[in-house]
Amino acid sequence: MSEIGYVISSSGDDLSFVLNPGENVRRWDYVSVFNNGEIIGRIISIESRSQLVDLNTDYKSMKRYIENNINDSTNICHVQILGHVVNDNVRNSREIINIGTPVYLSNSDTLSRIFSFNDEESLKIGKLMDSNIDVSININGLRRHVAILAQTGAGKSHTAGVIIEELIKKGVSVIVLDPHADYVFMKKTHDDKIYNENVMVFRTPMSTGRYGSEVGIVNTFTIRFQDLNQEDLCGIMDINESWANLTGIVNDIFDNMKGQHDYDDFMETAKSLGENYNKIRNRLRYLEKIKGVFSNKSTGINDYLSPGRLSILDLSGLDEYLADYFAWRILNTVYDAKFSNDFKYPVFVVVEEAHRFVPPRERGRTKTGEIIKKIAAEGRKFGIFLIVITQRPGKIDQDVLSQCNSQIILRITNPADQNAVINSSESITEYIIEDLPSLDIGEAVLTGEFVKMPCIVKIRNRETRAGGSDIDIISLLRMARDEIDSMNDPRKIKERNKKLLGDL
Ligand SMILES: Nc1ncnc2c1ncn2[C@@H]1O[C@H](COP(=O)(O)OP(=O)(O)OP(=O)(O)O)[C@@H](O)[C@H]1O
Repeated sequence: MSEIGYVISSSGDDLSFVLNPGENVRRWDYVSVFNNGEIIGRIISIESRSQLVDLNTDYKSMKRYIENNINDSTNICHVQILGHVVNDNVRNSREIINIGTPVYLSNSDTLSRIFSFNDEESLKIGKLMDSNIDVSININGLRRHVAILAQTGAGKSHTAGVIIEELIKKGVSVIVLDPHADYVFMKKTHDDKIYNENVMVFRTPMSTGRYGSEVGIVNTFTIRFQDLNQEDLCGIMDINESWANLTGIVNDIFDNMKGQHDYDDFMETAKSLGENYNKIRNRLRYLEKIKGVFSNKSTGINDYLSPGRLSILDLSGLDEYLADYFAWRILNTVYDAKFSNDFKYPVFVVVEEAHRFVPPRERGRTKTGEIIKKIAAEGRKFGIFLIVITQRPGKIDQDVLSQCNSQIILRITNPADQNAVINSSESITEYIIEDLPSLDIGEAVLTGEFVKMPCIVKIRNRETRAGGSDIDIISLLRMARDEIDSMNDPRKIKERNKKLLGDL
């Protein structure tokens, strides 16, 4: 370990040291001091000071100093103390650090041990920024849920995909609510091989995501009309519990059905209700529009929940009521299975675009939001955990966000979103927020229960194929220009005319 400076001031939570002029450090480097063992911290800012030069120095004086090789600048590094290193863990430190204590760059072996866990516990997600040190997160640390927060395009779904890959390697059951069909390609590797036979895509008859055999077998998630009760049907038709009038009419229809209790029976019975039919007509028209979701079989829990299975529910293109109903139906069934211990093993629920499913109270309630809140509050007792993903941290129910005790935060430049992030958890400090705008795509701050101390990580490459990446405008424009050239090519024009008119 080489000494890089001396402490010149310290308080309980931070210290400053003067840097040896021959040394070079960067923000987020880890440094150590020794007092009753190793105390580790990270450089949060570096300041250059000079007795001769200040903001009033004019150009001529500065030029003279440079020409005469006069340089009295000193670099002062400000460090956030993270804790005492004890058995490869980081514990709160209560030691006083004396002025003059030597400061060292932390040893990379020590960092490697701090950022790793034993194999059974560890999910390998990337490398410590600007280094070759592997960073893992602790699967036990996910018990109190995870939030993945970032602005659009920063790498949220890429990161979630990496965590899902690691989870299914460990035998975890994962359910993904996928509003844009971004995860449906996870059955395959980049070179089109099967990644894992236990990856299943469920598509509702009304999903609009465009993909074909490249995702493997696609299962249709359907509902048997006879399996629905009044409450389910009101949910599908977006009839709020508080609209007693309309819920009463749905009950009436149910009570008067005399046939098969199927969709046709329901509609026929509704028509026979006279005045009430007119009152509920709009909602029935909606039901008619989406009748494709009904089939003679309901997709059951055994189809989408089994050990090590990744089930992706493609909700692309569905309107908000229908997406809400399908998502609720699955989560509610899974929650019941966990609550009653019918399914013993841990389940992770990945909620993409979480602000759509669980908006803040003042923006209205969704059925899925209610069950997500329940999982956030109590899921850990029954072994059901959340990975909540959003680019709008201020537009999601704040209770759910604050129940997430681990955070993965990628690039965020918008001050309102930064504020929402800082309010969401005590482990997120001003220092972390300051770093967010300068992160590149795929670089993330990890903080909270699943790591021993905060760090910035370059998230590793995906083993599975990703969807939803930005379109490649340049290559599409190249194709467009080729098409224009071919339209104007006299030989091609002749060929086309010949095809059209034959040999005249
Ligand atoms: N760690 C990474 N390594 C390599 N490429 C990455 C990484 N993270 C993200 N990318 C790439 O950056 C692009 C955007 O990533 P991604 O789709 O995950 O962002 P997002 O935050 O989910 O965006 P959106 O909000 O639009 O869904 C993708 O092309 C993805 O492959």
